[in-house]
Amino acid sequence: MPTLLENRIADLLEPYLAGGPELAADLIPRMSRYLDLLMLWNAKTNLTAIREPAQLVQRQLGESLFAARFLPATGTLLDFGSGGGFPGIPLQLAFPDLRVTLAESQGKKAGFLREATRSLALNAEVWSSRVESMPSDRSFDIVAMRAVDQAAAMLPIAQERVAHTGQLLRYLPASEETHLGEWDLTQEAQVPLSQGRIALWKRA
Ligand SMILES: C[S@@+](CC[C@H](N)C(=O)[O-])C[C@H]1O[C@@H](n2cnc3c(N)ncnc32)[C@H](O)[C@@H]1O
Repeated sequence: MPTLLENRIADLLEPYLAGGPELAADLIPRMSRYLDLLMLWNAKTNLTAIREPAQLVQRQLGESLFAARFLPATGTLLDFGSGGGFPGIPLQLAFPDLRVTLAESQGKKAGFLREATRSLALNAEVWSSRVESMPSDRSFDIVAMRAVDQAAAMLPIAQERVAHTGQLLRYLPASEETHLGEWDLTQEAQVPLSQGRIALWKRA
């Protein structure tokens, strides 16, 4: 038995998808398999503190997918500090032609990401080390950061990885400033059912 029926997953995701672009036709069945995998691994490895399946769908999968409305469906995306794959895996499932790099420095979480990449046949690679140790010439069309500790210290490292014409995507608490020196804010939106926001910037 799957953790949740596909109809229930679709209902839970609806607020995050409403008004957004057309996404992969097989998104919901593949999300269902991803949810099953998360539940299995979360029982033995601390991938996310959220353990209740409906909340996991809303808070992690839905919030990740909400960003799809502001992103290109192709190109490259770096998920900086991916943890259990948020937002990189839902966005890859939504956009099959988006090539995603899941960067995660904790070995057990990186092990989960490798297993998810293999068993969901994702168009993705796992960088199982710190982003700082990537070859210096690697850059991405989108660099996404969600719930990464020491955000102030990590931000310049993320900015360095944004391609010249690329964009930085961040999930922000309600109180956080969006001013980023020498970068222009291109999008900002309240995340449904949350106090948080997402914001995108490009170089000025
Ligand atoms: C709190 S978790 C959040 C995970 C996920 N993005 C989410 O929204 O649930 C932050 C993750 O970022 C990873 N991390 C922090 N700094 C990193 C770095 N410089 N390079 C790679 N991973 C990093 C940590 O190991 C941790 O698993």
